[in-house]
Amino acid sequence: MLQFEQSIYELIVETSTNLPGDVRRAVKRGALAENRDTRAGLALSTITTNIKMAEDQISPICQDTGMPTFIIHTPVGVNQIEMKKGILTAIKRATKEGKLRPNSVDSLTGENSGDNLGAGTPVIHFEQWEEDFIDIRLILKGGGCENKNIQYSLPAELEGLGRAGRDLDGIRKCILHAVYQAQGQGCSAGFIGVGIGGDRTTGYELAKQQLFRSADDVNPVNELRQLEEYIMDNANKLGIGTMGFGGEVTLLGCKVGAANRLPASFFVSVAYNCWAFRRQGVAIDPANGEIKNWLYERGSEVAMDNEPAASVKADAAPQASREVVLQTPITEEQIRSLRVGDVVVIKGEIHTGRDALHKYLMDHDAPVDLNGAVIYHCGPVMLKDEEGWHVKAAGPTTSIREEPYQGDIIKKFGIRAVIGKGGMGQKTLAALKEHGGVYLNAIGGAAQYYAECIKKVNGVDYMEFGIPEAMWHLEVDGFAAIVTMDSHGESLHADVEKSSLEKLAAFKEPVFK
Ligand SMILES: O=C(O)C[C@H](O)C(=O)O
Ligand code: SF4
Repeated sequence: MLQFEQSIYELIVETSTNLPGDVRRAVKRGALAENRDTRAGLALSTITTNIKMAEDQISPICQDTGMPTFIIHTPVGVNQIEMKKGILTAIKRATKEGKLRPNSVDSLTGENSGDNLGAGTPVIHFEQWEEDFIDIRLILKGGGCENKNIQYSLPAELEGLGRAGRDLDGIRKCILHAVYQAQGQGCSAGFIGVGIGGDRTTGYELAKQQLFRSADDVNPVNELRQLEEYIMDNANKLGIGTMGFGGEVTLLGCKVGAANRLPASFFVSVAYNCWAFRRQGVAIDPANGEIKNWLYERGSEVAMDNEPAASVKADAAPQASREVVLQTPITEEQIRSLRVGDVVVIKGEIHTGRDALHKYLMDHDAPVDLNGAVIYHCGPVMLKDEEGWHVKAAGPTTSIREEPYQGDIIKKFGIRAVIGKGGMGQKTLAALKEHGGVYLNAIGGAAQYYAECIKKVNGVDYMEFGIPEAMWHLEVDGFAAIVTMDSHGESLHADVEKSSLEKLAAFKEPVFK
């Protein structure tokens, strides 16, 4: 098993940097179905560009490299203790080399272990089988889409859809509701795995197992095949679109599995995966630990279109009224002139800040002057060498988590723009109006695309929060994002949520009797 650790390292790098062929095909189908000249169409083409950039640069597709989860089948007699050691070493190496972000955080102290190892991380499931090779599959599912997983206990009363009973039609309603409640926050267009039955734990496990199925397969169980096809034919009618911008393409894949349940329980568990659906697998020779073959089509076998790098440009998008270049610090007057739909291109220094920082700033001073500043909800992948820090991946994180703090922080420090993804709520919208601020939606997961706009790392504060949570001061040029909440009380997110709820209600009548 000499080569085992190296094989796992290769699996991790491939999974993090090269989206598999079946997923690429689904993204390409989505890009074809979406109107190119809309915000959602441009978001999809930015995603396509980003997939290609990650492959070329062998860098993470998205900065959130997720909870590494390995599902392993071994022939009887293979030493699982040795395998586990090899996996941990490979994870450590991939983290050190910037292929994984340090993502393992102590839940009580908030301390980041720095190497992706810690209580419960990575997740490794072993099972024996009677084949003569080792089958290892890895999924890197990020936190933002994980937060959009949802579990229903039937019968239930669902927003827009009414009663969902303990039957196929009730399950249908749960799945449509799951897509609706995710809005753009899990970086739609997404994939869902659904587990029917089991208990609260095994239901979610079953849902996640579905994510290991090929995006192109056909469910062998007739009812489940029909359900999958129905969802694929109808979920896009909700009009949520890529990143929740509104549009034709909301869902790229739906896989459903069923397990037995207890008489008293009826769970429908849904695992939501963003478009950055990173999973791969290898068959390994137990004699020497070498990779015999890859278990999913590799990304390099399905080329993403080689179009010129897409950018969120107003001139190509009729819905976007104009493109405005803003140099930081930004004035109130500049902000008040912006409207939902405008594309803003930022030049100058911006500051990252996410969960730990927002909580901290509520009752502390900021280390730099934030008057007129831009805060970027981002936890980047960073590497340090003799010359200093380098940004390896830097897309936005889900902004709604900062909703309890954001409005107060904007007013306390005089912040003018917040960049993130998925939108924010009423409290932030009110603060944007009162103080004169905007919310800018960047394309979630496009971590290579945005890393390229970051020209220099000017400094960092609060390294004790860990790399993703630290406050990075970044010099950017050409950083484009769309105004989705403005200082006049308008919010694209509120509009899409409202219209998609109305559309959801059209699916109230029974389909599977
Ligand atoms: O943690 C991150 O960087 C992003 C996260 O996966 C998210 O979608 O919010
Ligand atoms: S930022 Fe978006 S693409 Fe990246 S892991 Fe989170 S949900 Fe997925």
